[in-house]
Amino acid sequence: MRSLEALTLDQVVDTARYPLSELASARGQAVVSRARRDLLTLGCTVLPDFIRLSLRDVLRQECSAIAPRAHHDVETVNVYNIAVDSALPEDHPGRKTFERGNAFVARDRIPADSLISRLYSNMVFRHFIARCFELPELHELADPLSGLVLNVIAPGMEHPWHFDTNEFTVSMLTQQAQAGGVFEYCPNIRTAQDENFDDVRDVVDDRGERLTRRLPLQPGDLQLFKGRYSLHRVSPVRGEVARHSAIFAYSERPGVIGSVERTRQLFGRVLPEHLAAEGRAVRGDRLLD
Ligand SMILES: O=C(O)CCC(=O)C(=O)O
Ligand SMILES: [Fe+2]
Repeated sequence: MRSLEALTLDQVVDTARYPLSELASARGQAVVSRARRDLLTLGCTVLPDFIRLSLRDVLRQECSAIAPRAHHDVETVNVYNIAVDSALPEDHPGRKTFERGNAFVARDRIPADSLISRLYSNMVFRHFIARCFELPELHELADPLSGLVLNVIAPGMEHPWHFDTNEFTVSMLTQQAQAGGVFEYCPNIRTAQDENFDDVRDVVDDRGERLTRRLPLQPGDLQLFKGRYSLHRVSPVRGEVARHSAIFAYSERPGVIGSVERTRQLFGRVLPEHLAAEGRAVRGDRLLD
């Protein structure tokens, strides 16, 4: 007998190709080992057509219906997400600034019965993600806004080059741009020991072609990414249609809530949970970039 949760997952995910509840099977093992190998070598793996093809349009429509709920606030940033006015040496790549023009729909504005919400909260899915990242366990964020977000990049906007503060990100394109809006990344351009400023400078100054890979993503593809060492961006969106992607944020320990300052920046508001957590010791890292 399959559990109700597994059945729901079966309806959403192509479980013939990705048998999430049978990871010990030959197919399950192959899926996990391919993801691990990609993550080890490139810091990135894509699981094509993860969502059943018959639901691709539902996925797109559900997310495009809530996109108008995004908080828009263009922010001036650099690749390290440190203060742009910090006193950096003349040739430091952190001196190059970009306009971060993407906007986020917060979790409390995403219907609980939408495909992306059901996937985010599904235990079997979460366990599968943990296995791919070789982590013992993952938790949903306790943060009522940033656990699950829809990242909306309107025509003319971009999500510029950056490193993530988080070790790993799980995301899913739900709507493609007509042109541009491509996920680009430079695998392992830095390590914990070496910032490799020379190559990072080449990339931000548009001389990094040799270091850059592009992902030809389709709506419903699942992307696992380790963005701490791989510089990445979504290139400027062209044409008439916004690019949408769902970002599933998980943490290794329970109870993670974003800081008041960062939450206000990302969503334009905070909730009582953020204010309460600010005073306590358990508090998350920065959650989205
Ligand atoms: O929307 C995407 O595909 C990329 C998002 C990203 O890089 C981030 O949120 O840190
Ligand atoms: Fe990122």
